[in-house]
Amino acid sequence: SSGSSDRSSALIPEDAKVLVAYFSATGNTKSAAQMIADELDADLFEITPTDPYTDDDLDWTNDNSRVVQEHENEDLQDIELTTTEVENWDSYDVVLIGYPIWWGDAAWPVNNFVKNNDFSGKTVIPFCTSSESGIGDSGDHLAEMAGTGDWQKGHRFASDVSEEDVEEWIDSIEED
Ligand SMILES: Cc1cc2nc3c(=O)[nH]c(=O)nc-3n(C[C@H](O)[C@H](O)[C@H](O)COP(=O)(O)O)c2cc1C
Repeated sequence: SSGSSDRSSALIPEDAKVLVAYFSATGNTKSAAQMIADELDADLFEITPTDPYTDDDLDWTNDNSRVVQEHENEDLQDIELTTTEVENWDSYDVVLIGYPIWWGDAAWPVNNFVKNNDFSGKTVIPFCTSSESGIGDSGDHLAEMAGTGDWQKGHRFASDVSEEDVEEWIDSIEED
């Protein structure tokens, strides 16, 4: 194997303090986040809208549903969260941010979490789940909203993300 060159590309040093922050509407991203946090011995933070999304809210086939209305009107994507404050925020070296893909981009409930935190001095690694889309430019869009932090290339998992999928990815970004 290529040995030291693999290690030098690792984004997460062994002694780093890691936070996994995520939004999940139907549990897939939550499942990925939990497995990632287990693998990395990281803390978990769930990004929760004050007004949670119901199944009806998420019906993208219904023009009158909440997500379709929000998708069609950017002003409606300013989603109030129960909190954006993470305990001991300053202590984290690395923040992973997880979200579902909605219409090819990051689900907008993560936006206010990203906008309201200062990522200065932190490595930020996006991840997503989707039924078929790639992660696309969603990480770049979030990096622009944040304006701070050393944002890295993100990773997309399938909706039915497995422990093997997570392990394989973590192996590629964690120091041995
Ligand atoms: C409103 C909405 C829009 C979606 N748009 C896409 C999409 O553009 N591409 C895709 O592959 N999957 C799309 N999906 C599927 C979700 O990305 C996928 O089910 C994801 O795993 C859901 O994560 P969650 O369970 O954490 O909410 C969409 C789902 C919803 C509810």
